[in-house]
Amino acid sequence: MTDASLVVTDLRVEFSGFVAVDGVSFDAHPGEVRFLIGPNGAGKTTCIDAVTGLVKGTGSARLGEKELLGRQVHRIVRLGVGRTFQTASVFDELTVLQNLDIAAGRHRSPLSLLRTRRGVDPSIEQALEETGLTGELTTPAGILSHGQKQWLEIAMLLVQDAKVLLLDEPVAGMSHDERTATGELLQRIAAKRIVLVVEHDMDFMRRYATRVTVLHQGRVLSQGTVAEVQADPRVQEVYLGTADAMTEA
Ligand SMILES: Nc1ncnc2c1ncn2[C@@H]1O[C@H](COP(=O)(O)OP(=O)(O)OP(=O)(O)O)[C@@H](O)[C@H]1O
Repeated sequence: MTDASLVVTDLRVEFSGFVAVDGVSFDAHPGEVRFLIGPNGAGKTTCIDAVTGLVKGTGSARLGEKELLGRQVHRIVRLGVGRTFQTASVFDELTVLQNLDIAAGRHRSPLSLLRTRRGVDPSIEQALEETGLTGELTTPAGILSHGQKQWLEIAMLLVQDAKVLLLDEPVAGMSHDERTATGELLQRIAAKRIVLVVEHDMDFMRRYATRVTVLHQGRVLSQGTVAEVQADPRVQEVYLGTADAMTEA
């Protein structure tokens, strides 16, 4: 639950002389599903890495009044900034509930594990409901579908009460139905949080984005609503190989 916005200004990230992100500025507000798109190597993940403290960046990334750049990763997490990675990072051999317990920082004794239902925290219950995983409480994460694993990761951020969710290609490898369910989930959770999605899937972006920033070679190429970005000739040029993907209804 947040009123604060994420405001990234003039972000620059350099890897041994190679400028991966160069003067990138964008903002994201609660209530919108914000997308960051661009071709391979455009710098999307690096932007998220910089905001979450995994790589060093210059410029500014503010959450409300708080500057994130320069802080350590765990301090950024404590400010309420959560992220997912392209590959789901859940504990496969643990159940959904155990994964959520760990995310909530809760230790569950073997006995209470047997009495799972009774011992579920309200925050976990709510995250399970929001992500549609209520029926999977005792399922080992390893046998969840690909989509469910991504939802579990999102649920883990929800139990941590993340104010900002930075999601790296959340629908990659998902079925059509899973994509739809994920888009609706993102709309629900964005009502009270900041949701920023890095994505390749143009159809998904078109269906669920409120505003979009297009990166190309480390710089902002275009920014605006889906309609504005799709109509931008520079975007169509960059996506020439996938121009149909940009313009299809
Ligand atoms: N740790 C690193 N060291 C050196 N170069 C890196 C590092 N991380 C990323 N890069 C380079 O920075 C550029 C941007 O990479 P990044 O992963 O941010 O792009 P992306 O837009 O997320 O691409 P993709 O859609 O393929 O994930 C690429 O040229 C990449 O090779």
